[in-house]
Amino acid sequence: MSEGLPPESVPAEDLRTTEVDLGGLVNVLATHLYSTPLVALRELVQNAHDSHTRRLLEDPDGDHRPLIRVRADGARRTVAIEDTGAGLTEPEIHAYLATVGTGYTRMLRELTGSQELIGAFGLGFLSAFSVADEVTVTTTSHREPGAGHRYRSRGGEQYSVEPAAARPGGGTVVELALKTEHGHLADEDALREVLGRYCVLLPIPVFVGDDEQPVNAVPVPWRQAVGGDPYAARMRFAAAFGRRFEPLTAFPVTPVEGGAKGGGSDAVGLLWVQDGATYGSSDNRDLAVYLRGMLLAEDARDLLPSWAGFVGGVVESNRLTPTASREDLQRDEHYRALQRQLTDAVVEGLYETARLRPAVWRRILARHGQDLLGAALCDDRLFTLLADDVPVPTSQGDLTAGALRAAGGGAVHVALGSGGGFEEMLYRAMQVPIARGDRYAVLPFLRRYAQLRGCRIVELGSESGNRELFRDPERPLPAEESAWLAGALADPGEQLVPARFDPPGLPLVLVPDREAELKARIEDDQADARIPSAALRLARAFTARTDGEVKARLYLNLSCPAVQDLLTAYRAGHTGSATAAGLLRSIKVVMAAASAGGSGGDLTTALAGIGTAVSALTAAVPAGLDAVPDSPDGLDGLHGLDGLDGPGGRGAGA
Ligand SMILES: Nc1ncnc2c1ncn2[C@@H]1O[C@H](COP(=O)(O)OP(=O)(O)OP(=O)(O)O)[C@@H](O)[C@H]1O
Repeated sequence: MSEGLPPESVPAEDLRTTEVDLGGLVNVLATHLYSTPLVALRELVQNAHDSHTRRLLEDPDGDHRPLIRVRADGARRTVAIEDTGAGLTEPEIHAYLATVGTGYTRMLRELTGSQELIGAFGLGFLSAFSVADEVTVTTTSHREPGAGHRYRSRGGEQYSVEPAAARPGGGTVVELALKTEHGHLADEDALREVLGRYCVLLPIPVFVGDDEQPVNAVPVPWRQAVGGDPYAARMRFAAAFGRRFEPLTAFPVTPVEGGAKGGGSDAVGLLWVQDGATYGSSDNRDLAVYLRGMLLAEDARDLLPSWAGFVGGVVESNRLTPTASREDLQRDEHYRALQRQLTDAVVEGLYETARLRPAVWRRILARHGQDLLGAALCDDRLFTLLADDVPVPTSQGDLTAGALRAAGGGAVHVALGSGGGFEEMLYRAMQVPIARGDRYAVLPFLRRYAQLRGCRIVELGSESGNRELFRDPERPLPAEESAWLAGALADPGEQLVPARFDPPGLPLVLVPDREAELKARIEDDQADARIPSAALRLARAFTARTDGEVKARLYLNLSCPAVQDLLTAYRAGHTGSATAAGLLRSIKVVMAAASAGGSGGDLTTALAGIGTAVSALTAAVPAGLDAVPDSPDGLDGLHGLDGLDGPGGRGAGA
């Protein structure tokens, strides 16, 4: 059935003609083709614009002054679109305005090759019926200046044409008697806002009401040579257009030579970085696309790279193909070429900002750091630009990867969990900043950074990260000493692990076993209520393999002078060793409490002070003296001392 030919096998007398229910069709087109009633305004302004172009083409030497004026009458609930364009003769009204699917505009474009004309489908006028109960078109053709005609229709299916007073100078007024539900459109302030966006690139001035300033008065920076600083002109345009966010900077989109397949694109325009903090992957991309000066797609965000959640802009291109509703674009090769062009424009714009406007660049980094971390992972050029500049959230506030590395002694430290573990506390004690690996893009960014810059990355919470932290002792402790230490320091469920770690001032650290924690949570009776049963069965099958006996590992720092003194005292049979061990056990408990509530105070100083106390205590008691009390004054109040004298005291004699 292609090209309207009947199938050859069917005899001509059996062929029937398809009936068209015009009323139904008009209703569908008018009600369902467009996503918002505002589209009707756009279509009618566009027709007015085309009519001016037509007049200029047909009468290039005339003294015609192009102008479009849109008026609203709230009391009468009407909106009228006036133009001083070509107008229509009566036969043209029947042939073009009142014939669905046929317009004069397309024919004129094909005839003249004019790129100025916008209309193509012969459908746009129908949209008037989506907002209006009745549409009246009063028109005078510039070719028949004395004859006026009035077209009237309710619903678009049937219409009448009657003589009317000729419009002086020629042109057309389309008046919409709005449906009740669209009555709010009869408001000139609302019209200024909508038309300011729709018509910003139209070359013909568009006025609202009796305004003397057209809504499209802001100079378009890529069109005309605007006087003064071009950057200031770009910023003015961006500020006028980007209603939701102030622009931080603006950069141009310039055409790329060549055909679409080779990456060529005719698009020109402006992109800007929006103010307004974006968090994580929040997407505030905002791109308006214009075709021959008319807004075609208001939210064409997919043309911008997905990582550019902070970018807004306006582009115009004559190569893009609109859909029939002219609210969206065909995803063709020109569309894809424009996507590539815009990605390059954002990257180049950011480079230019970093180079030429360092203060603005700092604001962008501070405002959009999170998004930029992700962006750097998506585009190698951006990684190069941002690797050393972009702020990474850490336990000591935002730091660049370079600063993180320098403070970490050449390694970048990143916590895998949401933070607060003992591993993390250990690094805090060493004043090493830890990047927040639970935040958007932080971990992959740092992995990439470490790989490309050839530096170490320590991932806290992973097995390798913990191994990095807790090194094996130079010599294993004798089993008997280990047993004494375990008895003196570890609580039930804690496994003592002799190790070496930094800082040397820290005698011991308790690291909860994450799997045991999970097991406890899953085996809790309450879990049935929280977790779907299938998932729970799976999870329990998994945690059944974890014995759950070891709830935490207690790493004892054999590099710590206090621990070394303790062991020396124990080996020498020093009775104070039990007291000293009790002090260490107390420290463990205090640290556990501090860690649960977040770290407070100067931990390093506190730890050093306790270490000194232990050393002093053990040194003050001469070796071999059994008569020293197990709980000397000042230590009674320490948590965890009860019952600790046994192993130490007995061990001392062994
Ligand atoms: N204000 C006007 N002045 C003069 N002619 C007009 C005006 N409005 C509409 N017309 C005529 O009516 C025809 C049909 O208009 P309509 O808006 O339905 O389609 P179009 O503009 O040709 O194409 P599209 O559907 O792409 O907008 C136009 O081609 C034009 O010839």
